[in-house]
Amino acid sequence: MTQIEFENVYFRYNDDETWTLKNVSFQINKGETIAIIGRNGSGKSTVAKLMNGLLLPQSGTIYIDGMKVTPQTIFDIRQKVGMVFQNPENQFVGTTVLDDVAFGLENRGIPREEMIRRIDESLTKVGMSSYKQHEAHHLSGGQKQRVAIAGVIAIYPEILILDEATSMLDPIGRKSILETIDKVKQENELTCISITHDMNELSIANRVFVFHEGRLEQDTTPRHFFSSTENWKTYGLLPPLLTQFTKQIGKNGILLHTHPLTHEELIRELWK
Ligand SMILES: Nc1ncnc2c1ncn2[C@@H]1O[C@H](COP(=O)(O)OP(=O)(O)OP(=O)(O)O)[C@@H](O)[C@H]1O
Repeated sequence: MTQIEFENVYFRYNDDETWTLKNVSFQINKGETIAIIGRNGSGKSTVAKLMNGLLLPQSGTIYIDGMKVTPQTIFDIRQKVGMVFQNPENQFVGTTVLDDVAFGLENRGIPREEMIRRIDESLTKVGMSSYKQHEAHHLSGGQKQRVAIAGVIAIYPEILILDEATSMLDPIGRKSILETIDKVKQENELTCISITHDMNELSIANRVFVFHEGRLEQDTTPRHFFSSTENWKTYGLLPPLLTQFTKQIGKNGILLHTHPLTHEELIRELWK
């Protein structure tokens, strides 16, 4: 079932400027995981903000669960869409970690007991349950990102948008948060959109959207994207170690049947 649809969307921040997004069209089904990549300024965050009605297109149409995004439907749409930005500083509303996670739940009228259960559950999931009474502003960047993610998981969104939301986490912390999100996704058939510059994150997506100068230039699979050398050059990206290794052994005559996305896949391919 199509859950998010962009139909010939054009957007610009100011009337006298060129289009930030040009004729963007795509459909995302319920339960899909999409990685959005592209150079700085290519329009990724703008797409995310259009998905939850923070911005409205000047031309074209956006549908969420079949509902057209308009000023009249924004409230209903935001109930479904949870969004975490790169800079958690701008998202904190409560003084303590607990207040902060409670905010989204209070806004949705969740009863007190259920609220307490969800706060505990989501803070435990992101490894921050012992920080409930801490002042949010005194946390480290990575801890703030964890709390921001907890705040969004707690509202049980149908669509989760992560805009470079794990960029401040240490590598082990990031892996663990991504695994947590993956678990939440499977439990709730969550649709997940992840804007990222971390090429390793692509492997957990089922589709990759590549934005370039405001256009959706590719809607492809991670495996297809990884296997094209041209992609890395065109979009100024650094291939992950796994891709570099696969390319290097290929030059030495070891050609794999499929491009591996994980270390486990690489080992399996090598055994073959
Ligand atoms: N509030 C704003 N007012 C005016 N122009 C903006 C605003 N926000 C973004 N832009 C411009 O829109 C374009 C796309 O920005 P956007 O933030 O969507 O890019 P991005 O792909 O998410 O970049 P990054 O990887 O750096 O986060 C850029 O040229 C940017 O300067």
